[in-house]
Amino acid sequence: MTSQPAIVVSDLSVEYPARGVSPSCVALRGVSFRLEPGEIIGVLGETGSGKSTLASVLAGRGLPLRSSLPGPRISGGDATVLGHSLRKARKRDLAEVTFGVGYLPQEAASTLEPTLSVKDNVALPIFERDEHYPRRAAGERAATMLDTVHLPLSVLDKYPYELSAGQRQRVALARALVLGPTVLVADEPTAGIDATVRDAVIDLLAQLRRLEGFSAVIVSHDLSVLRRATDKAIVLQGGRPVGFGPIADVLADPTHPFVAGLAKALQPPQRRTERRPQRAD
Ligand SMILES: Nc1ncnc2c1ncn2[C@@H]1O[C@H](COP(=O)(O)OP(=O)(O)OP(=O)(O)O)[C@@H](O)[C@H]1O
Repeated sequence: MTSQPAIVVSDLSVEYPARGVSPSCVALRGVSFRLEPGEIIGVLGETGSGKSTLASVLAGRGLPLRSSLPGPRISGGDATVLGHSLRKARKRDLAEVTFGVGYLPQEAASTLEPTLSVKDNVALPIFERDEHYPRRAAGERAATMLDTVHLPLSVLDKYPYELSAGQRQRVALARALVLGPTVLVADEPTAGIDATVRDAVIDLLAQLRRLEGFSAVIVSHDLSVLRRATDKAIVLQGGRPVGFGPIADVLADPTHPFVAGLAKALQPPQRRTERRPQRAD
């Protein structure tokens, strides 16, 4: 087993350069953390705090290879993912990062290809890497992945529009896991799905946690996800880290109003309504 950390983020700053009339935007400032094999970190913070930028950069998906292309730039520090520096990454490094890191983007269900069957959607990352990969083997792999995300094989030949939102989310998760990644980056994996499917997705994430050496970065403000599927958490505000530590500690000692709001939701109702005896004077 390797003892190399899955991810090392050191003083990372990320900026979206100015484009046309839009000014440049610093999305992350001085973010540092380390993710060991087997660990799962939750990323939380209010809207616009840089969570999705962090997720896509760590997944090797955001960064353009040429400065003329759109996308965020590492403007300070670095992130090393599976041993590859993202700041110095060349095409080959990014190919290895995207092979080793499964990515479930925000609103993943809507990123499925509408003209492809479920089977072809799940197998897409395989053919993006090797267009000559045997179709039968890819189909078998897609079927295995559907089983992993607890979907019946009857959906293999269906199209995304024929599925419920929750089923589509699980197909997207199957696609993110089809190459057998050692790291999963999931951006709001339970957003927009109903409560029963949400529990199934959380169960899946919790199961992945038990796989030896599997690590993940999960952006979420869903307390069940944070409590059941993460070990530690980082809190972002305006791109800066404002909280970090074991998930229980972050939620128990919130220094940021966003986390305070989440933590309050954790308290049992009787504690929130509890009144201390008042002095009569
Ligand atoms: N493609 C882009 N070009 C320019 N600026 C961007 C781009 N994407 C995001 N930003 C800016 O970067 C900052 C961080 O955005 P990001 O989407 O990472 O935050 P977030 O915490 O994920 O927000 P949300 O919870 O709403 O998804 C914001 O100020 C946002 O406006």
